[in-house]
Amino acid sequence: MFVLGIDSSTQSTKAVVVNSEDGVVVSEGKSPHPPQTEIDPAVWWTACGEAVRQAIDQAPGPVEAVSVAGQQHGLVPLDSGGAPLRDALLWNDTRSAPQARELIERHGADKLAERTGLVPVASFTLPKLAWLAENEPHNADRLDRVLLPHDWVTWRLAGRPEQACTDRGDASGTGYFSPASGEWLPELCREVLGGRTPRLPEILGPSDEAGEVAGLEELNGVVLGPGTGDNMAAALGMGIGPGDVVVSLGTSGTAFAVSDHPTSEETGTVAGFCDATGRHLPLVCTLNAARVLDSTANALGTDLDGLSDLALSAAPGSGGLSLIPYLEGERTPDLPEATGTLTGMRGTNMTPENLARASVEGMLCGLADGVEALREVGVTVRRVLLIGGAADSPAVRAIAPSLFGVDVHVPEPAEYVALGAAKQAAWVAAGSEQPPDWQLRYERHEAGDVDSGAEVREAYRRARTRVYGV
Ligand SMILES: Nc1ncnc2c1ncn2[C@@H]1O[C@H](COP(=O)(O)OP(=O)(O)O)[C@@H](O)[C@H]1O
Ligand SMILES: O=C(CO)[C@@H](O)[C@H](O)COP(=O)(O)O
Repeated sequence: MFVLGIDSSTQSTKAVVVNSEDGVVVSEGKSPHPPQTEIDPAVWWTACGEAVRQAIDQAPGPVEAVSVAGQQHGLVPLDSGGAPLRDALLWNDTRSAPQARELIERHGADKLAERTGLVPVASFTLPKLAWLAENEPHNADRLDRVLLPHDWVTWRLAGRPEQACTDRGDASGTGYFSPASGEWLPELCREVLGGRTPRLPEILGPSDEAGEVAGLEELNGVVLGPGTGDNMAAALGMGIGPGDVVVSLGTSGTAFAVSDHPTSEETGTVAGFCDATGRHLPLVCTLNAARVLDSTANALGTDLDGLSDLALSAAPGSGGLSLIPYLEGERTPDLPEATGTLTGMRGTNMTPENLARASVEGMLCGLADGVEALREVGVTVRRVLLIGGAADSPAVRAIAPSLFGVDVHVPEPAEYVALGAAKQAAWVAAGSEQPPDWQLRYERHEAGDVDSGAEVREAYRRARTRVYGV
C-alpha cells in the first residue's frame, strides 16, 4: 500500500508518497511559499495541490491514506462562512510580543507553564489572538473559528466545512491547551477575546481517522489522518527513542526529544509540547537557523556550497569572530526586537572564510544551548540527529559534533516531516496499536574536537551576554 505525507512548512509544501511496508519514499513533490511572516492560507492550498500532484503523478500506484503536518502555532482566523478574516500570522511573526508579556504579567510565568506547558512568547497562538483583539477588533468581532496551519489544510482536504480537527501535538503549541489533561483551555481564549469563545477543532487521537478526503479531486475518497505539527511529525517519522535529540535546521532551529511525561519550566526556554504518539515533546526553538546561512552567503556574494567551502577553510573560532545571529529577532532567548551582532572584528580577521564560519558556528551555538536546556529538564542526550534543509551543508555537518559535544548522526537525506505525516497516514490506515517501524540509515559523525567547541561556545556566550545581557 502507498500512503501520502504532506509537510506545509514555512518555506514550502512538500509531499512524499511512501511504501507503507518499509517506509521507502517512492515519489516526491515540492512547491514554494513566499517568505512573509503573514500569509493568505490560499497560498498553502495552491502549493499543497501542486506538491501533491507532482508526488502522485510519479507514484507507482494509488495512495490509500494521507496526513498533513505543518508549521506550528500560526493563527488562521476564520469567519462564520469559513473564510479567513485576514492573512494567517505565522510562528515567526513577532508583532504579538507585547501581548505575550501582558499574559505573563497577568498570570505569572510559573502558573502558565504549569497549566499549558508554555511560557508565552510572540510565536504562540494565544498572544496572536490577543494581538488580533487589540489591534483588529473588527476582525476579532467576526471571529468564529481558530485553526492552526495543519488543521486548516486538513480541513480543506476533508471538504466538510462544519467539522475541523487537530491533534495533541499541534494543539500543545497554542497556549490554550493542557498537555496534562489533553484538553483545550477555552477560558484563556475567552479572556483575550473579551468574553467571546471561538470554535476550536476537535482533538483526535494519534491514529484516529479524520474521515476521507472530499476537497481535492486527486485524493478524493482517500483516508485522512489527524495530522500534527512539523516537529512532532519529524519525531514520528524518525521513530526517536530515549537518548535521541533531534536538531532541525529549517527556517526555525529546533532541538527536541520524546518524553513519557509532561515537562514545564518557568523560564520558557523549553516548551512542553505533546508528540504525535501520545507522549510528550520537550522542545527548544530559535527563530534563526537556515536563513542565517542564506543571508551570509548572499552578503558574501556566494551560494550555499560556496559558503560551506569558505567556512571549512577557516579555523574553529572564526579567528575571534562571533556572530549572534538574531536576524529575525529571537525567541530563545526571548528577544523579539533584537537584531544580529558580529563581535570580535579586527583588521586581520575580517575574511570571507571567518565570516562564513562565524555564521555556521553562531547558528549552531544557539541550538547547542538548546540541547543543554533539554538536559536541564531531564532529557538524556546520547546523540544528536541532524535534519532540516541546512543539515545538507557539509560545513554544518562537520562543525556540529564539536559544538554539541556528542556524536552527531545525519539520517539519509529525506523530508522527515513529510515522512512522519506519511507514517501517521500508514498507522491510521493499518488501525494498529503502534505506528509502523520504518528503519532509517544514518551517516555518523564522531564527537569532534570538544575542546575547541567548548571555546567557541564560551566566546559566543560572552558576546551574547555583553550585547544582550542574557
Ligand atoms: N546545502 C545547504 N546548505 C545550507 N542550507 C541549505 C542547504 N540546502 C537547503 N538549505 C536551506 O534550508 C532551508 C529550507 O529548509 P527546510 O527544512 O525545508 O525549511 P522549512 O521546513 O522551514 O520550510 C532554506 O533556507 C535553504 O536555503
Ligand atoms: O515554532 C516552531 C516550533 O515551536 C517552528 O519549528 C515551526 O513549527 C516552523 O518550523 P519550520 O518551518 O522552520 O520547520
